[in-house]
Amino acid sequence: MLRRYISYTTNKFTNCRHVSQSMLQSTVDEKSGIATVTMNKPPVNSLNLEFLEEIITLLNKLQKDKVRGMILTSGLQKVFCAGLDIKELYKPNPDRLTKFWTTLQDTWLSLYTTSFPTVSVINGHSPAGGCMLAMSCDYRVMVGQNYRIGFNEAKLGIFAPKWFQNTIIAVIGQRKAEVSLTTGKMYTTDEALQIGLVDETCADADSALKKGTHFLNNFQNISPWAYKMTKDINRQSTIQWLIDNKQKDVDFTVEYMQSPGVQKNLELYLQSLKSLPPLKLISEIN
Ligand SMILES: CCCCCCCC/C=C\C=C\CC(=O)SCCNC(=O)CCNC(=O)[C@H](O)C(C)(C)COP(=O)(O)OP(=O)(O)OC[C@H]1O[C@@H](n2cnc3c(N)ncnc32)[C@H](O)[C@@H]1OP(=O)(O)O
Repeated sequence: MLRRYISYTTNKFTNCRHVSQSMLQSTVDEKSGIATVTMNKPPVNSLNLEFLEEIITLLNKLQKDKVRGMILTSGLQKVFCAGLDIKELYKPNPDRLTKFWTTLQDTWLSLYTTSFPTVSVINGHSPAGGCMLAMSCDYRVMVGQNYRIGFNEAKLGIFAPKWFQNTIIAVIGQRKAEVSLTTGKMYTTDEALQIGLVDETCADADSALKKGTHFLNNFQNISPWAYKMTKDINRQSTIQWLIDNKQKDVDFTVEYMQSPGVQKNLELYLQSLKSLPPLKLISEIN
C-alpha cells in the first residue's frame, strides 16, 4: 500500500489552509471558508480502494472543519476522473473486491450527504464512475469543448446499480437517464449541458472555478441546517435504499463481477484501452 501522509499548513500570504494527502490536495480559503479539492492520481484519477479511502478521510476532515463549501476538480491535464479503477474489477480478489465495493458505497454516501454544498469543476474526461463522482456533487461546471462525459458502463458489459441509476435520474430525469445508461453514450460539453448532466459550461478552468465559487456564495445567507435538511429530504429515498441494501448490493456485485462473462468483457475492454490511440476510445464509443 502506498505510504500515506496528511500535512496541514497555513500560508500567511494567501490566507489559505492546505491539507495535502498523497492523491488529494485541499486548500481552504480562510476568508470564504471554501475548500478546493484537487484530485491528483496520475495517469487518470481512477478510483481504487486507497483513493476512495482518502476521499472519505478528507470529506470527514472538511466536515469537522466546518467548511462553507467544496469545489472538486482535477490536477491532471485532460482527465477529471476515469471512473472506477478497472483493475479492482478484473480478476479480483474477492476479499479486496468486497472491501472496495463497501468503500465505494461509503464514499458515495459521504459525498452525497455532505453538510456543506459541493461543486464539481469537470476539467477533463469523465466517464462512468467519474461522471457519478460529479453527479454526487450539488452543481457541475464543465470546462472547454474537448472532453467527454457520460455513463459508458454498458460498453464495458456491466451495468450501474440502483443507487447509481437513481442518482442520475435525480439529475436528468428517468427517460434521459435510461437512454444515457442503455446506450453508454459519451456526451460533448454542449450535449451534456443540453440534457442537464452539467449546469454550466465555460472556456477555461479559472472561469469555471469562479462560477463554482459564485454558486457556493448563494449559501452565504442560508442557514447550514436548512440547507442540510432540505438536501436530506430531497435525496432521502435513494440514500435510504442503499443503507437498507448495502450488504445485498455488495454480495451481488462480488458474485456478478467474478462471473466468466463479465470477466471476458472486462478483459476485452482492457485490451481495447491499450490498443486504441489516445482519446480514440472515448470518441469510438460515442
Ligand atoms: C463517489 C463515488 C461515486 C462512484 C460510484 C460508482 C458506482 C458504481 C457503478 C458503476 C460502475 C462504474 C464502472 C466504471 O467506472 S468502470 C471505468 C470506466 N472508465 C472508462 O471506461 C475509462 C477508460 N479510459 C479512457 O477512456 C481513457 O483512458 C481516458 C480516461 C479518456 C484518458 O485517455 P488518455 O489520457 O489517452 O490515457 P490512456 O487511455 O493512455 O490511459 C492511461 C493509462 O490509464 C489506464 N486507465 C485508463 N482508464 C482506466 C480505468 N478506469 N481504470 C484503470 N486504468 C485505467 C490505461 O489503461 C493506461 O494504462 P497504461 O499506461 O498501463 O497503458
